[in-house]
Amino acid sequence: MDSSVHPRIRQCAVLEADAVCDHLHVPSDGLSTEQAEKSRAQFGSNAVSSGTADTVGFRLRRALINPFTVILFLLAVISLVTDVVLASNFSRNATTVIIICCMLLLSGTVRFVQELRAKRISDHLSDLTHTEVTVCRDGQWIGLPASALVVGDLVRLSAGDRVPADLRLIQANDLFVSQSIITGESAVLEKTAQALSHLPRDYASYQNTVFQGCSVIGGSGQGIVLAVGQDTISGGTMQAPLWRKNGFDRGANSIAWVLIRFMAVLVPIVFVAVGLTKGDWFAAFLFALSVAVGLTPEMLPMVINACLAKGSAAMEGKQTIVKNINAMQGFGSMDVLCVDKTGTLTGDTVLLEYYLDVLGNESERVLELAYLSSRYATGVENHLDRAILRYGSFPGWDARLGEFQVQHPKLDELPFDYNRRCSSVLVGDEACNLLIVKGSVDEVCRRCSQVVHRGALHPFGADGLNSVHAVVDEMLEDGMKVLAVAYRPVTLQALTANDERDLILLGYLVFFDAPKASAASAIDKLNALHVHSKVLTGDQKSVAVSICRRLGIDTASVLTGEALDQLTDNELPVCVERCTVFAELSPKQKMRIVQVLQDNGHTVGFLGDGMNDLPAITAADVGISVDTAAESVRECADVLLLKKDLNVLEAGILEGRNAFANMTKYIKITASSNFGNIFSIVIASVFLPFFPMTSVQLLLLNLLYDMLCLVLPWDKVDGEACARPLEWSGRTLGRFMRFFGPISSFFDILTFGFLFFWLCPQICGGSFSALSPEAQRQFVSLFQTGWFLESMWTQILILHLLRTQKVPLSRPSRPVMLVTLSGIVLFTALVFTPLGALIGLTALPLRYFAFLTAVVVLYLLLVTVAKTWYLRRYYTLL
Ligand SMILES: Nc1ncnc2c1ncn2[C@@H]1O[C@H](COP(=O)(O)OP(=O)(O)OP(=O)(O)O)[C@@H](O)[C@H]1O
Ligand SMILES: [Mg+2]
Repeated sequence: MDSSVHPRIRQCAVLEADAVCDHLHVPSDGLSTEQAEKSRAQFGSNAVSSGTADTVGFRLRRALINPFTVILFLLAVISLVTDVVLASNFSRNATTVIIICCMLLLSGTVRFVQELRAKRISDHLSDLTHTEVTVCRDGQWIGLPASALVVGDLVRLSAGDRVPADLRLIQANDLFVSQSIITGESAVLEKTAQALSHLPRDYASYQNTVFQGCSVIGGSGQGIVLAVGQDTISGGTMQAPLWRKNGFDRGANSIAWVLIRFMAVLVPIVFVAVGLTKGDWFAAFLFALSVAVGLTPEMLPMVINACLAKGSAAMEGKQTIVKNINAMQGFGSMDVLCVDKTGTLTGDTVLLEYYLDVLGNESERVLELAYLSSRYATGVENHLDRAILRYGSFPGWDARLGEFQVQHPKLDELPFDYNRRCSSVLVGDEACNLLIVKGSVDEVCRRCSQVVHRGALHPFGADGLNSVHAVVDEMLEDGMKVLAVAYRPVTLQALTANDERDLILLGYLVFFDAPKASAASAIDKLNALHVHSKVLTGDQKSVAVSICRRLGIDTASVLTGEALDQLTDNELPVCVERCTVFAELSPKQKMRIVQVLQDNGHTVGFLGDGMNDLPAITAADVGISVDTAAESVRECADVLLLKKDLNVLEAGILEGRNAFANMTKYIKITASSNFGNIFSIVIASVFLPFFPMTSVQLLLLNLLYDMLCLVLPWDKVDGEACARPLEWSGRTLGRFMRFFGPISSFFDILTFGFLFFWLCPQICGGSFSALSPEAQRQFVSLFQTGWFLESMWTQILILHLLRTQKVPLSRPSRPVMLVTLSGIVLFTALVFTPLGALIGLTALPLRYFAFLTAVVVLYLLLVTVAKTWYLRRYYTLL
């Protein structure tokens, strides 16, 4: 038995619906306001929180506690003990401690500011996505925010809603629910109001309970709130499926692993090398720790956040709202885009063009019945019903249809769902009641046994479907969308799906769904960006083909849902890969195609706005929808377009790739130069009688460099770098590090030689071993400063070479230019200030700078040559 389910849910699951109301003392017309208040006091409110992740305290903690700060702190404590507490009065020196504390403060503040900004963005998003619920209070159905729900409330659900709390159903009409958000499983389940005979093992199988956060795909129902807030399965998070997208984490993990592998090899080597040569194992341990820190690009999360945040802000200016910031990455690496048809390839408004009898002559009766069917439909709002209802306001039709509606009150309905592909309503008529069914031509005809023409009934024989197609096919091939309308006089008062049989075919509704002029060029543009579009529609094959052909989309092989189901597991990946147009798909099949594409190694985007697109949107790496879509679709999408237009997407993709390219730049360049540094340290520690740089200097260098890198999100990206989808993984990181890292080590060693054998002996008046301890200290300080500066100069300047594929380089954006150059000047100046002296840096003579210039020039030249070679070999740099 599943213990995450609230006991109240378990108790009620085995009770009949009426017994549930009695058990909870809920009147049949809902709670009164006082009862609601009482329940709130007793069982708590439906607080919609987003978990611990959002409190300021949590973010403060995250900003202050991380490996970088922990090691700094450790160093500070050790320095406090050895330099201050244990030191004699004479040699007491607190500068190291103070400096480390300043560094702690600095990095903590930068992180915290970033974290706060991220929190503001997510708060803003949860504002955008607040939910309203239909609740029965004091005997009245009213709209309330989801947070106002209490245990015992009677709630109404309909297609498109998100479930606002954990509910026990007491009434369900073909209620289909997707639980993918809490179970990760995308199957669409039917829920009923019946009592369970026994308690299921896990919560996903509670047939009569719907859980907070799930979406209603079809049908309608009523339920009683059993658990709110923290008591719900999802723990009151109403989670937008933020954690579901793991493409981003996968990429980030693979990068982290590359770095960890490097560290696992290098850090022990440093430890042993330093320990053996210096004999001081404790110092060696500390130094190895700093090296470990030095190897991680610790500003990584911040640079990534800044890149993503900047990208999403830029997209907002381009009519695209990025709800899940991690999906930005998907935008950068997306190489297949699946789209639906209506609104994407065709215009925003579908028009009802003709209403025809079975032989194709205009028939007003068809429109009248269709009007009732649409008027009484409670499913998710859709293009077709909207087009039919528009007739209700046409002059000449408005009065007539209004009157017709009054004569035929609604008795019951079976809402439209994408598996039946038809919708039914039961209305009152003079003599007996009337069942009206409207839906896909094939599905409706399958349920017909008669046709009516000019008032006369004829049997709908075996060739009936052929005659129907003789009338309909021509219109389908012209790209018109066709629905069939059928009816049956009945004596029923309520409907079940079983009643949709022995119908009398009345006629057709023909909709005009014109291709959008801009769609063809948008698809070409996406192709130019190496994003291949595939059309996934539930509509009929001939309509889809006709529209795609007019838009220049390859229709050579078209796969229907039925054909898809017949493919073997071996054929499926190949066929899905090859086809560009898929028609007559069920929601599940749309999702299946997305998954097959993912298994084929693609990063898949899905653009759709219907409930039938929901499973696919959830499954896709980037789920894209429009702001006019049903609520649960909007909630599940990662990205919302303010305009359903493929052209909007093109801009988004470019922004995504930009953000992505800048992120990769930082990771690769920083990791490779850090790797080079560590490599040099290993060599230096073996040959030198002292540390080539103190731990504090190493950390400071690292911190300063990383702070400069915070400007990278504002860098320009070369056109070519964005021409293709970019891969987010550590696959090529190791290669890049191993290639460019040692080049910098080569120059480091050159510098070591210059400092150790020439410059320092010259200034101090002798080689290191021959000097007095006082002079030795000066020697070390000169040496360390010399390397500090060389390291910093090369590290910063190399950024300019490696940030672009162009040889030798392309112009960076002005902020990047400004920040890096002023960074170099400032940090060089630091050496000459008392502040520099505090961490053991000292002024260097002009001779050194002459050498430095020569080294830097040589280094840049060599890297240019190396870059050319690398590009010839691997084709891409970053
Ligand atoms: N409101 C409705 N009432 C009756 N039948 C409908 C309704 N909506 C859709 N259908 C039927 O279901 C079929 C599939 O629906 P639809 O064309 O909307 O699929 P889709 O995949 O959303 O298409 P698109 O790619 O154009 O968005 C339609 O061809 C039509 O026959
Ligand atoms: Mg649709």
